[in-house]
Amino acid sequence: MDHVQLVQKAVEARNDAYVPYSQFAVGAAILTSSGKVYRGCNIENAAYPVTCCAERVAIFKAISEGETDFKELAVVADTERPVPPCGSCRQVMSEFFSRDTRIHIANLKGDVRTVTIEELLPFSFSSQDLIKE
Ligand SMILES: O=c1ccn([C@H]2C[C@H](O)[C@@H](CO)O2)c(=O)[nH]1
Ligand SMILES: [Zn+2]
Repeated sequence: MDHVQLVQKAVEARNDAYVPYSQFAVGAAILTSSGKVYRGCNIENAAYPVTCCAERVAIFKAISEGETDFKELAVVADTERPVPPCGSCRQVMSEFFSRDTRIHIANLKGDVRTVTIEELLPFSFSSQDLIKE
């Protein structure tokens, strides 16, 4: 599974997006070290803030199946530039991703940019900050 195939899985996941309010469909696909791929799409709600982004749906599906080691994540939307994940998703990624986890952000035009969570969320709040000494 290369990153082109993972982006394709994210494009497929995007077709299931539930976006009656924004019409902004997002797809995600995450590859774990065991070789499994979990898809995610954004799921909106009439109570707007209850919405969950595609990235978090994919990550939480994997975590809930006992997967904790993430190799690559692909995210895609119909944007001008490769879609930048929101702040909440970046914080969730920082909890579970290592410095080696590749994040492929993409758009439907085929533009792909590969980044790490350290690039997306530098100086992040982490479990280390909960420890006093
Ligand atoms: O990286 C992103 C950015 C936005 N959204 C969703 C949230 C909402 O449903 C819609 C518009 O913000 O797109 C995602 O799923 N991922
Ligand atoms: Zn998000």
